[in-house]
Amino acid sequence: MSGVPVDIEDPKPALRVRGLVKKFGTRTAVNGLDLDLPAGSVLALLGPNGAGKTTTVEICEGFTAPDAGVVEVLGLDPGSDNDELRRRVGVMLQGGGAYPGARAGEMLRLCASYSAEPLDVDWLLTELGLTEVERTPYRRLSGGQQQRLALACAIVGRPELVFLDEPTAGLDAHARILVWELISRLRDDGVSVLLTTHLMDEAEELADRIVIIDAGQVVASGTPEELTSRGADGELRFTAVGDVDVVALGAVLPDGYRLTESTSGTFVVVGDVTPNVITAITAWCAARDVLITDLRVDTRSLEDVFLSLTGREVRS
Ligand SMILES: Nc1ncnc2c1ncn2[C@@H]1O[C@H](COP(=O)(O)OP(=O)(O)OP(=O)(O)O)[C@@H](O)[C@H]1O
Repeated sequence: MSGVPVDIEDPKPALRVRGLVKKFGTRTAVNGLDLDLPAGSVLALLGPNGAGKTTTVEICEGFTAPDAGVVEVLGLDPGSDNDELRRRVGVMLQGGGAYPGARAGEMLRLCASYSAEPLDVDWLLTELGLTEVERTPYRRLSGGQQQRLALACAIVGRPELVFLDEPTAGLDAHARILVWELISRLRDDGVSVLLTTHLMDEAEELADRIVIIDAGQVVASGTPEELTSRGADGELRFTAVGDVDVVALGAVLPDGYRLTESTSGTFVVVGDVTPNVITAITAWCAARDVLITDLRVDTRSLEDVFLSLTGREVRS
């Protein structure tokens, strides 16, 4: 036994952020953010427009200096250990750094040449469906092809950690699946991934942990399963034909229950769904000749969680 104390949380996290603050003039883009990305896992940052996701990622990448807080990327400071991090971290740049006249294959081979042990370029082009455009100049690529090439450039050097800011934005369904498969494979190979996304299904499909941020602060975090079950042992949804007074029906539910009309004629009760709660609702409706046409007990979707925490749709 050695006498060295062991950090039981995570001895070598890929990313650790504490109390991060970034202001742009009077606007606070990031307001005391904490993040943890255990090595070899995928963390999704989910938040509405302007939540501070890109600013956070750019600070972690070393492109933007924070006003306060601690950021450790692979145990290093992205502000001062840039040279070492550039070798070990993959960054997906949105069109940045591309020579418009350079061909897709040339660009990827150039990125590969910076690495001692790059992935096989031809294999990567095939995986991302880019083989046909290998000789196409960057400026002639479609937005989706440019996006996939940016991802290829980020990972060709076999990084330990990859930052992906909205990796599938603007991709069609087929290309999105290709990218999802590649990100899953990265994780299987032990690569750590921080991604930002607006897409609930993307976060649920790929992430080991999700951090929901709003106005530069963490409003919830956990595994997809934890987030969708938190705060509600269940959720009751029903559709009704007739006049439902939300306030009056809400009043027959026990304290702490929340009833909302999610879309016209569809209602959601958040709280512990017991037989008594179901009876109270159906009895109230029967007494007013309101016909319930559909009633089911569900766990909340990530979309519902997001809406209830931020008050907004994820694409607000
Ligand atoms: N360079 C900048 N100068 C001034 N304000 C900025 C700058 N960059 C970001 N902001 C502001 O900081 C806030 C957070 O922006 P950020 O781009 O980080 O959010 P985001 O969550 O990535 O949003 P989106 O999903 O729309 O990309 C926004 O209010 C934005 O307008």
